[in-house]
Amino acid sequence: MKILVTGGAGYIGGTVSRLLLERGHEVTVFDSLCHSRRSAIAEGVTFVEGDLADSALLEKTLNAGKFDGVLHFAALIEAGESMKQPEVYFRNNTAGTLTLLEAMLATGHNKLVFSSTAACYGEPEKTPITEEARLAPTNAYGESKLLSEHMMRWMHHSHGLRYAALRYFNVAGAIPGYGENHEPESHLIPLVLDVALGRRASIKIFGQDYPTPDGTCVRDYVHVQDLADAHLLALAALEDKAPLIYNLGSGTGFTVLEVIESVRRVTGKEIPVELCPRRPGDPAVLVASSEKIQQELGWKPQFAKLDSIIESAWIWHQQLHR
Ligand SMILES: NC(=O)c1ccc[n+]([C@@H]2O[C@H](COP(=O)([O-])OP(=O)(O)OC[C@H]3O[C@@H](n4cnc5c(N)ncnc54)[C@H](O)[C@@H]3O)[C@@H](O)[C@H]2O)c1
Ligand SMILES: O=c1ccn([C@@H]2O[C@H](COP(=O)(O)OP(=O)(O)O[C@H]3O[C@H](CO)[C@@H](O)[C@H](O)[C@H]3O)[C@@H](O)[C@H]2O)c(=O)[nH]1
Repeated sequence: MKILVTGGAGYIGGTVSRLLLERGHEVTVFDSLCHSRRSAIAEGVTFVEGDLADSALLEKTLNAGKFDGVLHFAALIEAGESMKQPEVYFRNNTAGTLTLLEAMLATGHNKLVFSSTAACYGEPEKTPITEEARLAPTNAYGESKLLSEHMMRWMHHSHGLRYAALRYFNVAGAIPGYGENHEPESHLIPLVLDVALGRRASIKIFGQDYPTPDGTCVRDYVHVQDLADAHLLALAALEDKAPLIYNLGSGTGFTVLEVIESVRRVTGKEIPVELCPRRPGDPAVLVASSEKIQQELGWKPQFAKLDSIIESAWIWHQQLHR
């Protein structure tokens, strides 16, 4: 297949690009490099440097490629930052997605897999979270993604857009030779690994008074390779059924302190911590039920254990900062 990957210079888009190439697909990456590096782009892809706001370039790229599907990863991703500058998130993520949807319609492309997020749910009423749960984001980032899902639903209704919205929980880990390298980094696991490498003095713990077993936030960490597999399954399934809406998580939650403990086990390093106030917009607990995609598409996550996810991230992190 010929696939357009927006955000393909990033962590998850870069991983999926590599997997697509490995499986014999042709990949075009569309990325502005606003939060990534040219060196992260997989060898063997066609690269178009551009912003989602550039509808002419999007249309040109789509017309030239005549793609079998679009995987849309490009977005700003920091929940904390989105609380300080919500307008930037709505412009880049929501308006950017609308521009992409319009360009797809204008060029006769109707298959899309969208990177959605657990942040669409906000503070859940029940755990684990199923796809039918209330959608009430507690941060502007989550809202920017939920609004994108709403637009896709209407484009499906009025124009027959065939889309899958994959609501990822916390993506972590690395494939051999490629992993997380956000600039700036805000995610817990790479930051704790930085402490293990001695690149940071300590890890900040945001909030110790949440209603959780040890007072720190609970998250569901899913390996990026498992996530990548789900994209290929979803793209294939869009032939028969649309829209598709699936959670992607491991089904198990870990507190921030448990993640730090796992890093201590895997790396054998001391990890000094610094107790800090809550980060605005953070829900206390986010744990997925991914039963639906397992049953309907046969998705089988291979990385069940937090230690093995962190182990893969640790191998990559050491290579990255050698
Ligand atoms: N990392 C996670 O845990 C997680 C969880 C849930 C959802 N997601 C979603 O997955 C997707 C990928 O996340 P990631 O961790 O790989 O992030 P990332 O920052 O590594 O990658 C995003 C890429 O999109 C590009 N980009 C951003 N805005 C752009 C624009 N307007 N035009 C063109 N390119 C643009 C950036 O340069 C970057 O290369 C995002 O949509 C994110 O919201 C990530
Ligand atoms: O230095 C840090 C960084 C994070 N945390 C906490 O660790 C947890 C995980 O945080 P982080 O790794 O930043 O991820 P999230 O904010 O949970 O967001 C991720 O997971 C969401 C889905 O759950 C996605 O939508 C987002 O794109 C993705 O960044 C949260 O409770 C944070 O408060 C700390 O205590 N200290």
